[in-house]
Amino acid sequence: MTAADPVKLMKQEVGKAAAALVKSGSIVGLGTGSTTAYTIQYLGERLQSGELTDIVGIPTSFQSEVLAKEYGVPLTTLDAVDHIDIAIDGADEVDPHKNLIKGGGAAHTREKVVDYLADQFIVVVDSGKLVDRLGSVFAVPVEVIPMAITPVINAIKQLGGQPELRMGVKKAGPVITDQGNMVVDVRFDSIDDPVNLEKVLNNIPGVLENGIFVNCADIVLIGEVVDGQPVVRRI
Ligand SMILES: O=C(CO)[C@H](O)[C@H](O)COP(=O)(O)O
Repeated sequence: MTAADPVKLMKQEVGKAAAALVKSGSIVGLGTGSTTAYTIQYLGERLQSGELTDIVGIPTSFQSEVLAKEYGVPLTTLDAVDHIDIAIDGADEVDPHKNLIKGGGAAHTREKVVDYLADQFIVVVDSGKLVDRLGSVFAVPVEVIPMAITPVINAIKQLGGQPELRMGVKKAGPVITDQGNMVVDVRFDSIDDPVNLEKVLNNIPGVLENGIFVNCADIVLIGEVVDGQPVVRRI
């Protein structure tokens, strides 16, 4: 018998814990990634059991839209609502100030729109995503319109970043986002001021959005394995 994958267990538990926080009647931002996939699944199960009623989801990607349809979570759009009660989304890095790097799934542009609009934004991660300083492990994803890819890459190099065009897996050529753009992953030796770097990157003509999320997460739920058992800690 093979042992259960601990990272999968942590993602499952934390995804489920976040889904349990959603109240009936809520408008819910549905994040993207393997952790929020469990959130969407458990929201669907709570709806099916009748424990949860009358929620609508706002997807942050084609992936979350497909999952919501699969698990029976009704969907709406930002044109049809005047607020979002709660958004639940994953992250690639979380620092001690609850600042984030997102965009591992190339969905950070729509995620930023939805997560920042929500009255309450809950981040769901496994403990491997915690860092002392943003950029320690993960590069900063930057979504760029295709005609501007060369000048944007040059501008990023001028800032001291090391840009790399994200390439597809099982697809020749670059990753194309849900908006039809490309993603440049940028490594920085050290991100001392994420608030400023977010603004500087977004100020380069041709950049649509970058994956630094500052001052927006209300709660971070962290999945951990303690004595072989998955547990959820909250900061
Ligand atoms: O930002 C994201 C997608 O753009 C994801 O939320 C992030 O990459 C975390 O994904 P996972 O839950 O699969 O680890």
